Amino acid sequence: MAVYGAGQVKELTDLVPGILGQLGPDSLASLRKLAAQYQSQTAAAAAAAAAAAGANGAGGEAKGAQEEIITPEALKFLAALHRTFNATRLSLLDARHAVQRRLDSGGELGFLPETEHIRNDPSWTCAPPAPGLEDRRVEITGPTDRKMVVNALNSGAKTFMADFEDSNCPTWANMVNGQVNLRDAVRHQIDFELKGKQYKLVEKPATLIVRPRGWHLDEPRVLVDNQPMSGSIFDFALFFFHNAAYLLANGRGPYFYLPKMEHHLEARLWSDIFYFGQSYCGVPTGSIRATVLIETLPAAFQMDEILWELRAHSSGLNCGRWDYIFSFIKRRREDRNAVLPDRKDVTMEVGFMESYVKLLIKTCHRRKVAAMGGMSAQIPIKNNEKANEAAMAKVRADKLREVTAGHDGTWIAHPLIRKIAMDIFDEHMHGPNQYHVRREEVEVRAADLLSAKITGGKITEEGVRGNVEAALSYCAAWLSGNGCVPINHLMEDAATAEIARMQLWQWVYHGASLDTGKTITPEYIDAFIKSTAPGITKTIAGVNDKHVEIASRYLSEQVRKERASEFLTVDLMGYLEGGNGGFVSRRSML
Ligand SMILES: CC(=O)SCCNC(=O)CCNC(=O)[C@H](O)C(C)(C)COP(=O)(O)OP(=O)(O)OC[C@H]1O[C@@H](n2cnc3c(N)ncnc32)[C@H](O)[C@@H]1OP(=O)(O)O
Ligand SMILES: O=CC(=O)O
Repeated sequence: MAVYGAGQVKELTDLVPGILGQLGPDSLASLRKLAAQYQSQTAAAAAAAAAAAGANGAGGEAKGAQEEIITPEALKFLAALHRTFNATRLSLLDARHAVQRRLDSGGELGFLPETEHIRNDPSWTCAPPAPGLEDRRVEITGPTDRKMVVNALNSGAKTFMADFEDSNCPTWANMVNGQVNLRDAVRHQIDFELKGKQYKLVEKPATLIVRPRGWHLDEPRVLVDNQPMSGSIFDFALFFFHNAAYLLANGRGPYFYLPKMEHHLEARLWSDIFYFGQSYCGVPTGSIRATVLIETLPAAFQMDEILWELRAHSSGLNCGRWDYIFSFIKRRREDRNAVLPDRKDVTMEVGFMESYVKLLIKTCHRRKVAAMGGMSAQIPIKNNEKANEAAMAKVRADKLREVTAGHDGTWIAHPLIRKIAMDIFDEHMHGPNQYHVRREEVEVRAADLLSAKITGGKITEEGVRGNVEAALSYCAAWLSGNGCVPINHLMEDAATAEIARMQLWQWVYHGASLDTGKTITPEYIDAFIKSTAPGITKTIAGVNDKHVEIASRYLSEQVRKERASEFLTVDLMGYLEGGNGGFVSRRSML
């Protein structure tokens, strides 16, 4: 069996000629020079850059408060970032193909020999915690609509991760209004009234952290030089441009969560963008903090390397468990040994998930940054006390597992879960973090991260039906503009829905059988699609028959494909306003 790894860094660096070398005086100076060149463009050039970076929402130009976000100066910054970094982004995305091809032909993931010196050097650490990030025991997450932003910031959680990724559907309105809402929240000018209820920001809200979209997503409504710009750069840059200086002047800073990376050179690209952005906007170098979600299988082998690349701006790593499971299945699509049982059986206690948690905690604490836990999918269940208590008991057990493992904080999906998580972390974590829990005894081998053995796990009819309900209902909701919904009393977002979609594909592709012996076929799945579809418009507000029809066709096609798509969000983007109708980007198919 071929092992990929040897020579990989060199090869990727060759594939990605735009990427700057390891941080050093030369690369820093060249970034600063570039930033200064773009910054010193005349007003006429700014207007031209703004025209080149034409922003076109569904309803045409940005309107009202949106115009205060999509300004000529902000567009000039977007254009400068695009021109400097987009080619590198595209090359890095292409490099993911090369990795996938090797895995498809029997290669295995492993720790990179080229970067062993980084992993084995105990002497380096990352940036110190920035103001507002010293204690992150409970972090609430959620999309950026105005009401949820106020509720999250007021929830009593230590931080709020405002999400442009998994829990957000990237309509133009959601993307730009989200930026308006965050700008207003930063300035404490967000109070409003809705249906007779006052939404008023508390004096000391949670610290704001922003999650831009992943590298794979374009922002198709903003073209620079006739190319769609990166969704990641769009989200990062608008937030940074409008808020970094204000935040720093008011005792906070520009803080980010970085999703879905697959290689440490992708982290280096973020690092380059941070240096460039700080220089361009005249913000002190090192003001940014970024926590990276380790939520792809390749990235789990490069935790130290990712921290190393971002060390001047790093605030830790997070166990993005749902995307991680999705990636585990997707990247090992040809591997029969990676066939997993029902989604509910893939818990944090199974071997490969436990190994990933241990490695993340050990790595972060060695480098003196936060090792953040993740999200339990259970949310409060209304009008059923017994079911609610059972769901909350699961959340409690999950948070207890995290704090005793050594995590420095955790995620919650809903304000009503804050107290449960806070009480457990308060009881078991006495200081602001647990960096002293070193876990040096932990030895995680590649085989530990790759073993899909799950004792007692089964594929059941209930598991198939549950996956169809989650994937289908979620896609329909997403098409209606909503990126996060409760389905069967669980929080479903892009990451959890992707597990459902990918498992259905995996089971069909590998001819897996149910515990009853029945083989899972596309026709068997179609029957569940048919029985689930009619109920969706009744259970999820805003979803119409057209959304359900597109989602049904999509899922039915996916389970018949030789290769399932890379991301449902890329596939379905063409159906959102401003998209071009069902178009599948070239990067959707690896
Ligand atoms: C895998 C990952 O990437 S995890 C990270 C991404 N996922 C998330 O962030 C999940 C965010 N959570 C949510 O979107 C929601 O909690 C849902 C969709 C799961 C459930 O939402 P709802 O059914 O509306 O919840 P519910 O009706 O109980 O809400 C009650 C109140 O709490 C508010 N609320 C619920 N969740 C949140 C949240 N995460 N942040 C802020 N406010 C929230 C609602 O806005 C509502 O406010 P109101 O009383 O002022 O109207
Ligand atoms: O983004 C978080 C995850 O669990 O996936």
